[in-house]
Amino acid sequence: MPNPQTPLIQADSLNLRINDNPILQDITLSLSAGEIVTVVGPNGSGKSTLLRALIGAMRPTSGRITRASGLRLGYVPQRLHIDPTLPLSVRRFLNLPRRHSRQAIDQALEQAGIPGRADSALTSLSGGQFQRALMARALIDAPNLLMLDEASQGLDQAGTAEFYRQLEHIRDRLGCGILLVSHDLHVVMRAADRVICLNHHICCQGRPEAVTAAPEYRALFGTDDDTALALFRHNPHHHPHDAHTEPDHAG
Ligand SMILES: Nc1ncnc2c1ncn2[C@@H]1O[C@H](COP(=O)(O)OP(=O)(O)OP(=O)(O)O)[C@@H](O)[C@H]1O
Repeated sequence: MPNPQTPLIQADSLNLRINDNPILQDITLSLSAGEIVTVVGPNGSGKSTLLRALIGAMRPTSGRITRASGLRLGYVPQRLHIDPTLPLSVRRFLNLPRRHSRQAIDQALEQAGIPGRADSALTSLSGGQFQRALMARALIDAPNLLMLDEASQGLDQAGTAEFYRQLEHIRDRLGCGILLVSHDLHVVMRAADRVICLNHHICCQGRPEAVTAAPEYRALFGTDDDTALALFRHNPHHHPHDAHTEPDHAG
């Protein structure tokens, strides 16, 4: 179990180039147990690349990533192509690469919001249900750090709201840190303790209401976020990270 005093994961001065293009520039961030942190940014701004670098699937060109010892990482990718002719049940999918007890599988499916679907064919699931099966797979080892890349895509509005409520339950139950990429600014405002605005480098970060007021954020997303802010203000939940009330203007 990682020491609760130390961050679960920390990136220091991370740079990552692909084909000589600078995709991530000088990224420094950390995430602690119990935090929900959302990465927002325009298409192609490096959000997925950042998550892949943090899980160790892509090698940074320079900089350092420090993971807490004993870190159990769950990752929900943006998309995963499964050959529709592959006869794979949800249970078998969750048993890859190693087997889990019936009880662990049932519990993960319930937490992910698709209870009782263990024996369904994976290809029979709708897009939103498939996304939840990916979530169940990430939850099955009770991660202390959960990373989700656009995991609410394919969910309808009610499904998205429910999905974010579930994230909060998961955080509260497992005490894990959650890092997610999302385009859905409305729900981001509700669920995140901290928002990181990425456009290859970190433009600004801080509490949601502080970031949405930051000129760097407004330059990227415009100012049409009043509804999102109103939603956020009408649904306050506890924010244990008061140190982050002001955005860090990082360039
Ligand atoms: N394997 C790769 N090979 C070549 N270019 C890549 C690769 N992975 C990412 N890129 C490039 O890096 C840039 C950032 O991509 P990334 O997927 O991280 O962006 P993103 O912010 O997640 O975008 P979106 O919001 O559209 O999902 C893009 O220009 C993309 O083309």
